[in-house]
Order: sequence, then C-alpha cells, then structure tokens
Amino acid sequence: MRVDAKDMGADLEKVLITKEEIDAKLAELAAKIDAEYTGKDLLIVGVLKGAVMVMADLARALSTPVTMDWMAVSSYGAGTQSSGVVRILKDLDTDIKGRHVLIVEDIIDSGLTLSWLLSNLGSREPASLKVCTLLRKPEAAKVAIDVEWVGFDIPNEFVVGYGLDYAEKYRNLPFVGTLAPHVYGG
Ligand SMILES: O=P(O)(O)OC[C@H]1O[C@H](OP(=O)(O)OP(=O)(O)O)[C@H](O)[C@@H]1O
Ligand SMILES: Nc1nc2[nH]cnc2c(=O)[nH]1
Repeated sequence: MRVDAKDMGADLEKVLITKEEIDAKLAELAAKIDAEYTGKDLLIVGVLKGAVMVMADLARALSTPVTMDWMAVSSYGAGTQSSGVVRILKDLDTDIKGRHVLIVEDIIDSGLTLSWLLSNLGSREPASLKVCTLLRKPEAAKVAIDVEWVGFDIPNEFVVGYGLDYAEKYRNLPFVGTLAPHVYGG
C-alpha cells in the first residue's frame, strides 16, 4: 500500500524526499561504493535503529559481496535535540581489526554521534573506515567530519521517515518528511 503525507493526517508538514528519489540516490551511491571496494572484503556497519532502511536498500543495490553488522547507539532519546552524550546500546559482534569497514547512517545532524563512532571504531584498527549517510544537515554541524558518500544535504529541520523517528513513530514511512510543529510541541 502506498503511504503518503495525506495518510498521516495532520502529523506531517511536507514530503522532503520521495521514495523514488531515495531509490535513485542509493543506486548512484552503490555504484560509487562498488567501485571503491572492488576485490575487497567489505563489512558494512549499520547504526541502529535509524539506518535499518538505508542498510537494507543500499546492501541490495550493491554488487560487492558484503557482511553486515550492527551497532546501536543513542544520543537523542525521545527529543529532537542531540544530548551530545552517546551511549552504546549494542556493540558490534565482529572484530574489525584489519577489515574494510563502511559505517552506514541515516542522518548526520550535529555530527556528534558519527564523530564519536569514528573515534571508537577507528581505535579498533580497521584496514579502512569510511562513511555513507543518506542525509546530512550542513547548517547543524557542530563538528567537521569527512564523509565519503552523502545522499542528500537537507535544511536544518527535524525530519522523519525512512528509518527516522519521532518518539519511535514514523520510521516506516517510505519517504523523508517534516513533522507539523504541533506534533513536537512547536
Ligand atoms: O549527528 P547527530 O546530531 O549526532 O545525529 C545523528 C544520529 O541521530 C540519530 O540517531 P538517534 O540517536 O536518534 O537514534 P535512533 O537511530 O535509534 O533513532 C541518527 O540515526 C544518527 O545516528
Ligand atoms: N528523526 C530524526 N532523528 C534525528 N537525529 C538527528 N537528526 C534527526 C532528525 O532530523 N530527525
């Protein structure tokens, strides 16, 4: 069944990126990632829970055989502002020493989560450590991070859908959109 902003009643303000745009962008990113890792053993690490959709769709768009692992960290809780304090809720199952590791994220907002992750995973001595994110908010950056593959740079608005939640809701929307201010008390 197709879900659109109308079906979510008054909760959504607008659709920012459609499912079709996401699919096309992931195909584009997958081709670049394939070119980078030809002949290499690649481990993709998804950051739960938000990156579930990107991991699933990006992994299927790749021709490179990959193994997958997951990390769960949280810095947002139920709010719309990063606390800046990153907690590990689930660590990797895999020893990444000497492995080519690609972190897959749904969004880079302040950059605090990714900055922490890069330093944490970097200290485990992977052969390489790179990042692919579907979304990035350049205006919200609190730390500068070098990111190899970015799907879309978006305005500094709180977004939901395609893995992204507000208080655990809206993750299963197939598109990325913004919430009406009344939903989060705006
Ligand atoms: O750049 P930052 O400001 O640090 O924000 C980015 C992080 O925020 C979201 O995770 P969240 O903590 O909301 O957890 P979730 O993925 O389980 O929803 C998202 O998945 C990123 O990991
Ligand atoms: N749902 C959601 N989670 C985030 N985590 C960091 N930025 C965002 C955002 O804009 N939306």
